[in-house]
Amino acid sequence: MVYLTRKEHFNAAHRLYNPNWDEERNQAVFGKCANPNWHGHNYDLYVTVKARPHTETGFVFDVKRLSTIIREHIIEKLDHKNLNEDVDFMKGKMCSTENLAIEIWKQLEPHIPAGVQLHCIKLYETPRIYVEYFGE
Ligand SMILES: Nc1nc2c(c(=O)[nH]1)N=C([C@H](O)[C@H](O)COP(=O)(O)OP(=O)(O)OP(=O)(O)O)CN2
Repeated sequence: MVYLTRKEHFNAAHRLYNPNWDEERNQAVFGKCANPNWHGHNYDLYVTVKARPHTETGFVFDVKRLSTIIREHIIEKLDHKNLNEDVDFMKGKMCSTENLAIEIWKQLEPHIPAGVQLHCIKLYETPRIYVEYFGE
């Protein structure tokens, strides 16, 4: 089995704020991330698929096709958007990096062609913060 990764990038704004909590609790848990003014991140998204390389192409999957699929179904929906307000699949969810990675998996998985399997969504929120989700 070989694991193939495509890196993509998007910029988005968000706020970490639980509407069921009061201001004091939101500030205590989320600190500056609960600030009423949105703040933005330059997200780096790594999508890993796995398969045995095809005997005739040597490819696990055409990585240019993988890029097109990610851009069409994920980047178009997230880039330069407000995650709390503009993105259908984040509605009603806390816009943490963890939840965003899970939702990206759910959006992408149905579009991964037969013969390859989605293995991991790795999402960097900042150069120092990232999550990995394996669909479990
Ligand atoms: N478990 C999580 N914790 C935090 C998340 C998250 O998604 N999951 N997100 C945040 C905030 O979005 C916050 O804006 C992170 O940015 P920042 O504080 O700038 O992050 P850095 O640690 O990379 O920056 P430093 O300058 O090194 O502090 C918070 N927690």
